[in-house]
Amino acid sequence: MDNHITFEDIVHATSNGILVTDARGMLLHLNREAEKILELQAGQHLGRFISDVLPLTGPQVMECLQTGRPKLGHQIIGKKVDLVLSITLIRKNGDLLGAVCTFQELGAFENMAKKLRSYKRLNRQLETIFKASSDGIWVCDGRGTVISINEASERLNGIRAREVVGRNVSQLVADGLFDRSVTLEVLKNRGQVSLMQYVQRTGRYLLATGTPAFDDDGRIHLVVVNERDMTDLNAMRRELEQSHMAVRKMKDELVELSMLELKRHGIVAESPSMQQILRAALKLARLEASNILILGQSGTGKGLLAKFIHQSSDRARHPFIQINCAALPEHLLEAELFGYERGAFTGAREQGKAGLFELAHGGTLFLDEVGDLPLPLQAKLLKCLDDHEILRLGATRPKTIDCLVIAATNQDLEEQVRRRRFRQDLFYRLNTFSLKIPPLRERRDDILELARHFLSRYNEQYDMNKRLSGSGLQLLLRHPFAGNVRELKNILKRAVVMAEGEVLDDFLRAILEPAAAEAGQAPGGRIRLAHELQRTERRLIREAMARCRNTRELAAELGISQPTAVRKMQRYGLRFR
Ligand SMILES: Nc1ncnc2c1ncn2[C@@H]1O[C@H](COP(=O)(O)OP(=O)(O)OP(=O)(O)O)[C@@H](O)[C@H]1O
Repeated sequence: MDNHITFEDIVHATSNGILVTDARGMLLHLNREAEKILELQAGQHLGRFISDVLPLTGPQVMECLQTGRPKLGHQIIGKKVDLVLSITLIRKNGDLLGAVCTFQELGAFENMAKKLRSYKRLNRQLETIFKASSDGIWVCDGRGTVISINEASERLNGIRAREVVGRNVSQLVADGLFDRSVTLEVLKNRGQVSLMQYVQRTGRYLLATGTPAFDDDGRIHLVVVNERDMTDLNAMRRELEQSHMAVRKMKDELVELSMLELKRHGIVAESPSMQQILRAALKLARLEASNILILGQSGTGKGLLAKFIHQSSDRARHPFIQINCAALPEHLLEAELFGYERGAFTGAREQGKAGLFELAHGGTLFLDEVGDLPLPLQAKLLKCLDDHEILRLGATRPKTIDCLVIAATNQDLEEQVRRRRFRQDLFYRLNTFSLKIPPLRERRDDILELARHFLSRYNEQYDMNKRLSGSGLQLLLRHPFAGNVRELKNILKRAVVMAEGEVLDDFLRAILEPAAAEAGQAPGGRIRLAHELQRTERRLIREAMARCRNTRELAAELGISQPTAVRKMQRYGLRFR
């Protein structure tokens, strides 16, 4: 069998109809597609005059033969079929030998034309996007050779397309155009890569993202790189940082201003240590910390500081709620703090009760003597600090809370943690922001100013004109002030109210020297009985404290109320270790 492809095979296999005539217009050939489109049998029509066989196409062919001019893309609307045809002439040695007519059904032709039109449109759109993009776009082939770049890339990189098209990106890196190439990374990793490029010529930082396109065999055939100019963004970030710094500076200046306003809050802070603490407190107030711990001996001003933080914060318009955790038995304290639903326990109010956390909504809850909080309540407190939610007693659905929690204690909480009386996790939670107020005897600068402050306050309050001379002030400066500011305040109040004469020195000597005697100095002769009674009371309380763990037990031991026990301890500057 002959398997050679002949010219005739090719003519029959083509998808266009083909017919051939001689110079007179006699049909010589029809290929299979022509038979199909025209619904003719070649065998019956070869040798016939073309216009007899094809009344519409024939005259067109004849016209070409007569004029000697071809016809391209001519349309014929027939009875059975619409055609688009092209007629060309066969010449040999200068003689016209015949005509070839190739044709297609108009429908198929139009489809192709339509496709072509939509390709053209798509192409135009892509070209517009490519040109109009303010991001730079590079297209490289699978070996990293640049195929095209857009105008934005020319601008961002300070180059012309003709300088780079046809070159490999590794050469461009070697030339120092940019410090590294994302295209090479894409080819290495076979996936999308983003990196920052520094462009030498323009001094710009570009965020380049390269994306590979794969062919059917899984080979990268294109890499498209998008370049975004980050130089301006970086400048904007710098500006933002600068304005942040300005805001910080302004805040610091505000802190200084507020320091000047301390007097308005009735706070005395002459000593550097106290000023430092108040500055830190102001910062915490402005920072909107969610909880703060204040440490310091009894009477050092923890409550005052807590209120100052509240008043200096954005929460100032909302409530400041205070509770002494040592003053209530556990179940009452729990109900106070968290509230309860109706019928939560016997004796519960009919309508239930909101807890202090709820009442402090938007404001501040000050937990004084937090070191005395019973362990089960410590666990509950920790949970509500963590979750910002509380569960009323007897309730099933938690309530969201929003308040600054300031806790204070005069106890050594770390020691309490070691003795397992205070939860370590709660300690760490509270201790994130802590302020430690030193005892008054360690900040002597404050003693004189506080004395002036209280003196003028009580003079005004009791309409008096009492004063201290140098020796009175010396007495105060030497006094140990175990009860800290509270003790100083009480002493001056008593002095203003009780002392005879305008100068308070003698009165002060009378009440301060017994304390000095306890500290090893000789007592004076007056008010001896009162002094002895106080000494005995202090000793008894100290002895009882040695047998107790907290103020509740102490109150029971001494047969007095817990608040009285707390007050007396404060008066004598005593505290549990
Ligand atoms: N720096 C200060 N300036 C003016 N008054 C002060 C100062 N520090 C404390 N006080 C006054 O001293 C008294 C005791 O202060 P405060 O009650 O705040 O102390 P505390 O440390 O909370 O005591 P406790 O631990 O016993 O509760 C208050 O009347 C308070 O106004």
